[in-house]
Amino acid sequence: MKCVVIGSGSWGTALAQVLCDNKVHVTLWGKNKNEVEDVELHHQNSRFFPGVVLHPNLHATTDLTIVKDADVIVLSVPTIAVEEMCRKIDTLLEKSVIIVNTAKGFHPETNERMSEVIRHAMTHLSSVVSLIGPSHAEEVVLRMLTTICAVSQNKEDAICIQKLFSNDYLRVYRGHDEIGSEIGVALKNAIAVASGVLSGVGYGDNTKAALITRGLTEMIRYGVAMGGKQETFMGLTGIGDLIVTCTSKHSRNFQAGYEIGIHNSADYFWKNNKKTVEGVRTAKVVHEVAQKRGIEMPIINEIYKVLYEGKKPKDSAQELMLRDLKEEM
Ligand SMILES: NC(=O)c1ccc[n+]([C@@H]2O[C@H](COP(=O)([O-])OP(=O)(O)OC[C@H]3O[C@@H](n4cnc5c(N)ncnc54)[C@H](O)[C@@H]3O)[C@@H](O)[C@H]2O)c1
Ligand SMILES: O=P(O)(O)OC[C@H](O)CO
Repeated sequence: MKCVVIGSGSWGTALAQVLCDNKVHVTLWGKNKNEVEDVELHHQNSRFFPGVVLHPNLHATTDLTIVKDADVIVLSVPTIAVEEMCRKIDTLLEKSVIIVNTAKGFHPETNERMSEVIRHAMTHLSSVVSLIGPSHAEEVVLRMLTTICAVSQNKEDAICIQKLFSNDYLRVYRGHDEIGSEIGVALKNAIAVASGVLSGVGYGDNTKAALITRGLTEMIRYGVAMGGKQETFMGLTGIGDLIVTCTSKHSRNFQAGYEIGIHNSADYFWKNNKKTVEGVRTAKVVHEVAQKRGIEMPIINEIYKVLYEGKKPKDSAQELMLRDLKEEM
């Protein structure tokens, strides 16, 4: 089986190394010449993993025509680039492939989930499998024990991807609730921005526990309204990914929120951010959809106001605390 991983950023590099460890034929494709040369010539990706030596058999290229030979194509680019990449790849393909999506979020204009975007953009497609869950690339590249989920409508292809990626440090489960899983991993990023904001403001562990618990309630409320299954949110693509992103120093969503909290304003973030922070756009999409459909999302609404309406984080936190008193569920 031949694999190509699209995206020589942190997650693409870490996943390509997993496949090398599993002795799978894999090539990493990147548009960024510096990242590609770093991997190909020096066995490192120093922009994302300073000091880490990558698997010696990991090869990288900027030539997209390598997808022609692939059976499995793993997409590890930000959500904003997924449709464009799919269209480019599709024009090069002569046979159908399994697309493994790893991006977490929604289409920038249509608000579609990633598997929907891929199905609409590609004709040479046997199925889409989302490989998602609590997994910071910085730890996977160091082979730290991690669990994720291969979620697909196609059980056979989910099993294929599960076997391809599983090894002694990466355990891959299977799932079939595409809606619930994709919504879970997208929304957790926006909640993680809020978690960072609250830490940056100076609140402690009680606040974080409250945010994670009430954030999960919002994820379930939204996910179920969109057709997902409630129990999915108790798994790796729900609470699992929410915990790791709301609490880890590696999370770019948490880090972005932390900066906003420290400055008690989103201005600094908007002027200076160069990282992939998916939760920022997800907060906008979810806020808009929830408003239209009448889904109660108080945390998402406040993080939206902080990000897009200049509301002060401390005022947002107070707003959440002083809302009408309610039953817990
Ligand atoms: N980093 C992680 O730990 C991790 C884990 C799980 C899932 N993800 C998800 O994976 C996706 C990719 O994130 P990442 O962390 O690898 O980001 P990253 O910022 O580390 O790397 C992004 C890569 O995509 C490339 N890229 C950006 N725009 C592009 C375009 N228009 N066309 C082609 N390539 C483009 C960049 O050059 C870079 O190589 C995100 O949706 C993220 O949520 C990341
Ligand atoms: O660095 P983040 O915040 O994009 O999180 C990375 C992964 O999604 C964690 O599972």
